[in-house]
Parts: sequence; C-alpha cells; structure tokens
Amino acid sequence: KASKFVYFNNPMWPGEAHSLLVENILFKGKSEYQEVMVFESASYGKVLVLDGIVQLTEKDECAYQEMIAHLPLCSIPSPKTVLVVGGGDGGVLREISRHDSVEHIDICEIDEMVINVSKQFFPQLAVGFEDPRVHLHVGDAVEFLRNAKQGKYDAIIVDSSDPVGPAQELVEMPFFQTIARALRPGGVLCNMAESMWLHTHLIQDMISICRQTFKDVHYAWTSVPTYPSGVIGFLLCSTEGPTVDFRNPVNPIEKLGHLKSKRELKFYNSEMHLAAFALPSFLKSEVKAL
Ligand SMILES: NCCCN[C@H]1CC[C@H](N)CC1
Repeated sequence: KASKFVYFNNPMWPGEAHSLLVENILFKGKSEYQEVMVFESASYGKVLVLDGIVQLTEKDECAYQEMIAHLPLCSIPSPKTVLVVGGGDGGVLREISRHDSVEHIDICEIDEMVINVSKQFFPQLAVGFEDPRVHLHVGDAVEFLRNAKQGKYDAIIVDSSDPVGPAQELVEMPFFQTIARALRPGGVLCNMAESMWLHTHLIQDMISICRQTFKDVHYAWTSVPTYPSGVIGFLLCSTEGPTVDFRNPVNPIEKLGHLKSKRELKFYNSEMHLAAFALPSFLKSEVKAL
C-alpha cells in the first residue's frame, strides 16, 4: 500500500514542520470544537491529531502523561481530590489512578469526540475512565472552575492542547485565579507549558501570571519526540499554605499501587522527577524568575 508522509506545520512553530509516515488513516471527524484524526504511523504506533497538531502517539505518550501526573502528585503527601482540565484521551486519568490515596477525580473535557475516539482507538489510555473514582464533566473548564467549591482540590492538572482554539482561555489570568481558588492551601497545579525552544514568550507570560496568583512557581520539562522541538514543559505551582518542595517527592512513586491492568511505569521515576526541574542557562536568562 502506498504510504505517505503527513506534515505538521503550524503558526505555533513557524518555519519548521514535523512529519510522520502514515500507514493508514483510522478516523477523520469534525467535532463542534476541532478536527479530530487518528492514523496508524509506521514508527510511533497510533497517533491522535487535533486541528493538525499531534496530541499523542502510542510510543511516546508515557513521557507526557506520567510526568504531568506524577510531578504534582508525588510532591504532596497523600493527594485525595484531583481535577483534570482537558485530558479527554484518558491517559492522565490512568496515571492518577495509580495513587491509592486519591479518593475523587473530576475531569472536565470540552470535546466528547476526543473521549469517544480515545475509547475506540487508544484503549490503553481510555482505561483511565474505568476507575470508579473518576467523575466526567463534558464542558468548558472555565465555567466548571468558576463554579468549583473553594479549596476543594489537592491537585489540579491542566492537560490542555495549544492555546490556539478551544484551549485559548486556559492561559489567561482569570482562569489561573479560579484554579488558585479551587485548590486547598498547599495544593498544587501542574499546567502544560509548551516548549522552551519555541515558546519562551508564552512561558514568560504564564509565569508572570502564575507569580501573581500562586506562592511558588517552577518550570519542569520532559522529552516527547513527536512534539515540536521534541520537548514539552510544565508549570508546577503551589498555593499559600503548607510548603511544597517539588524537588523532594514526599510521595515517591515506588510506594504507588499499580493499575488493575498491571501497566508498569515506562518513563517516570524519582531521578526523572528531579532531573525535570534542571533548566538550561538560556531558559533561566530568557525567562525571568526561573
Ligand atoms: N493529552 C495529550 C496531550 C495534550 N497536550 C498538548 C498536545 C499538543 C502539544 N503541542 C502541546 C501539549
């Protein structure tokens, strides 16, 4: 069968494009928010694409889902109530459910097509929805957080797509203020924070906002070969209250129970946790307050 390369170029990363060899297209659809596509790639397994941007591949999703979940949850003792913003593929839920201390997980995903497509093509991510602690809310997270009870969550994880489209509002000050209000004192936020190679202005803007809203703000990063520039970052923020030392995982992963599916961790471990906060000099100088 004639395989062909698909090219991912986008105004989010001008002047460059990333491409993958397509074996066959498995799904193409348009939800009320974005275009959704799934294809079988030659070298990264199945790939989920939203509005022409790679969201995850079977081969490297572990690096993103494990780090975005365990960097915050291993930094506080026995997290109980967690909120996921976005994350409709279910991968972050799969990781959160490893934490036996967690009793209640809310997830607010705006696009139900992403959930249904993940259940159909990415069962090893959508397994996260099977956890009885998970409560799914399909809708706008800005609205959800505006109505959230003050101090309800130990941790909030914002697993969003790029701020071009449905996720646009998720990098603005009002949204972070509602997050800080919904976190308990000493609670933590882990927010997807783009690439240090491509988006230092956006990272600077997010850090400036978070510094006005939270007590502590740190930048951590991981390697995801199928994301532009091959890396993606996270903002780890903590609220006023019990001090959180993100560099000292008080809730080490080794203690964690494993999923029913007995899936082992493929990427996260205590050394990777610590290494994630080591930053290159150009980032420290380019982004004030890092
Ligand atoms: N839950 C899948 C990851 C969603 N996160 C985004 C994917 C697209 C990237 N350019 C930015 C992160």
